Amino acid sequence: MEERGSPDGDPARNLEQGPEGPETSIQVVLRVRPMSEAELRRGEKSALHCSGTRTLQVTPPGGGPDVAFRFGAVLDGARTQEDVFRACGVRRLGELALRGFSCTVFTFGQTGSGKTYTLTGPPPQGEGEPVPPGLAGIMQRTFAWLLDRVQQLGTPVTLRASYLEIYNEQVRDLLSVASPRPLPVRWNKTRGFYVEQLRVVEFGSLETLMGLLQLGLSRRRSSAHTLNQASSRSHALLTLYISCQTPQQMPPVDSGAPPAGGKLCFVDLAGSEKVAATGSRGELMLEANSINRSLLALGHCISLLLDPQRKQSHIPFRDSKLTKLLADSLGGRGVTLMVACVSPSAQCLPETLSTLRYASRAQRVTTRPQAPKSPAAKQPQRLETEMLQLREENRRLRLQLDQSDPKASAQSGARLAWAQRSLYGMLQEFMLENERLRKEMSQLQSSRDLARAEQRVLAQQVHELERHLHSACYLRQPGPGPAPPCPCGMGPAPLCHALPPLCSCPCCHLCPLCRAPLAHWACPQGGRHLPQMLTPEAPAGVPLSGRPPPWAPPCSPGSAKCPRERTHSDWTQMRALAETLTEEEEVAPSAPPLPVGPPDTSPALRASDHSCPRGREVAAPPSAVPASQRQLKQRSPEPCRPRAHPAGRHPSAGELRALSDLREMVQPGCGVHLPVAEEDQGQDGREHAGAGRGDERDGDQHDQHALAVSVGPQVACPVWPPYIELPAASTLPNPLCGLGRPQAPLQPSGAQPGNPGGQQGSRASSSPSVPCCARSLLSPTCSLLPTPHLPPLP
Ligand SMILES: Nc1ncnc2c1ncn2[C@@H]1O[C@H](COP(=O)(O)OP(=O)(O)OP(=O)(O)O)[C@@H](O)[C@H]1O
Repeated sequence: MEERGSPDGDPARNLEQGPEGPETSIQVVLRVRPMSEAELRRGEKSALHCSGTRTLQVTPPGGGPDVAFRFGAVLDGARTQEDVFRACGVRRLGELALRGFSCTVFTFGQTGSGKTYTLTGPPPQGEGEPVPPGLAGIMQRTFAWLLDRVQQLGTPVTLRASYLEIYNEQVRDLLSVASPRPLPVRWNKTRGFYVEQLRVVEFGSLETLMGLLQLGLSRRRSSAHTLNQASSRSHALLTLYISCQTPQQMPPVDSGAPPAGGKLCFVDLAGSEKVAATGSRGELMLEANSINRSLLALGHCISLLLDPQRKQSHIPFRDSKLTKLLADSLGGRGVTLMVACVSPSAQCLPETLSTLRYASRAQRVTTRPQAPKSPAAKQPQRLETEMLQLREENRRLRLQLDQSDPKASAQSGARLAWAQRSLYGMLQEFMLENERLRKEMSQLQSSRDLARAEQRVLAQQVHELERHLHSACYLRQPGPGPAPPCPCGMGPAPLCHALPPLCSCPCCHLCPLCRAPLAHWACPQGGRHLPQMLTPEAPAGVPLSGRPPPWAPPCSPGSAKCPRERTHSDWTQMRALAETLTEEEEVAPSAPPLPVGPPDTSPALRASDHSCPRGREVAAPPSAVPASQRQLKQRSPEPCRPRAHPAGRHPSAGELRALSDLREMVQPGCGVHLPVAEEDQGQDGREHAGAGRGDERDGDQHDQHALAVSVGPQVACPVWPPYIELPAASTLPNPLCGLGRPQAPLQPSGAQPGNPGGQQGSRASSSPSVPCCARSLLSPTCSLLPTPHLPPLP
């Protein structure tokens, strides 16, 4: 019979293509044993028919179409042991093992199907009696071939052998010196799964090897059951380790380390069995269960190995000792040959079909055999070794370089470390300082806001206090007596001296109207206050905000309140109010305005056309005062009120309040309010004219003295100096307007001759007032500046 290893031909030829050659399928050979005598006696029919050398047809006993199975080789019952050995191509596997490949031959099938018979021949007929050579199985024939082959090679080849069985999931060493005992199965990266402390026996002759085989077979567990009188109850693995190295090159052999090189493994699996069919009881049933479980695990792994994708993932080889030890043969780098054994009896057809399906799946499992390390194959390893050497040399040179200049290296390292620490420290310091500054800035901003709010409140309080203080100072100003009227005959004259427009005169301490000495507080350096108020330039380098207001009393040197700070807004508001106030034309007099005089009227008199409220209060000469003006003496002084706004509207309540406040400020001491005529409020000039006509009719019955006398005391400024009366028949020019001048020196009214009591009525009768020019009547309400060319007092 032609020797065939696989359907694809010689497996060894394919594997010799290279160490990383294509995947190789598991070789499967089907052997059908002949009908046993027992089966023939029971009349059982054969259900299997071999069709050619590679196809098996299964004929169901109940009828139906045949089922064909195709394997690498199909051997019927007529094939001898030699035919099987040749058909399986075991010698080719032996050649691969000699070249370093790992090869496995194992048999599987139903119990009693002839597995043991195929591998080792019929069971020994007696103790120590060898198997007849014609009935020898694959193992004996391989042993003989291998030893002959080794002798033919002429090179030293070391042969070792181990023999174990897996009985009830326990590995037992069949070649152990002592009685077999369970051995552990280990795994490492280089060896994969291996049996620890497994005895590996070196042999050099076929007899020795045959003796080891007989020893193992004799120790292997077997029992008799219905289907097999010598049924194996364990899986047996005999491994030949083949090494072509010289003895000098071979590593020392210890008890646990197998020799390197190829190997050839023979696996005699225990047969699957149905407990009901075999009638196993007790221990047999336990053995059958263990056998079936391990075979089931093996079949599961084979099924998983069929899927290329799942093959790269996890394969449960650890499920049993059998799959662990066959892992390398099934899914690793080995070359595997499977011999499926079946019974031809139709009574065993279910188990036979199961074996056929099992074998069909197995022959689709592929492995990638790993070639032995050839010189070409060792090239990557050599390069890897060289790379490692270069790395080591590089490391050594670096170390030498550092050692050659340790100080410089140390300094460089120290500088680098210092720089890193310094930079890191600086960064930390900057971050901390930045954080601190942020907090401080936030606190300062909060403090600034609080201070501003407090400043506003304090400024308001100071302002109010100043107003009250000034009022109190004026009221409590120690004076010589009751407030006299204006010495220039303008008895009801308000505090024109204190008003900024009237305080710009160079007299400084003299009333700009009457040239009378002013109280120190009444016109304190008026010539300096006014420019300060009206001009932003600061004389003498005094800041604008640092100067006292023009109405403020003179501060004592060294007083903390003297350089009172004023904000720009205060001055701006004050200036605006002052300008509003000085727009005297906007303030309506309490009496009708003086009529326009004749064409020859002096300009001074025409100046009275201005609506100065005091124009009517001045004792003007009859020729200069219209008759209608005389009626004014009968009128009680009425407070002024603003005229209509230039823009054609009446001032608002806020403006009125602001104006009143400013008046209060500019006249803080005297308490005289600017007259505001209620009846004229909001009226046009016609009503004033009508009133004026009425006054004119009544004014014919009064003289100018009566006018002055009656009007003066009512509006006398309470803070003026003692009353100074001007002589009526004055021949001297008036110091203010030059129209007249008192013959006698100015004297207080109380000391005037002929009027010791200082009665105003006597003054009115004895010394008519000198008609003062209307310009001299300028008041805060008319905003007319005093006459700059007033002649000085004698
Ligand atoms: N090809 C064959 N030619 C002649 N007899 C055979 C053949 N195969 C098997 N037998 C006989 O069949 C019987 C059972 O064989 P064997 O013990 O090898 O079966 P097995 O599969 O190993 O069974 P088990 O699994 O129980 O160990 C044996 O008596 C054996 O001699």
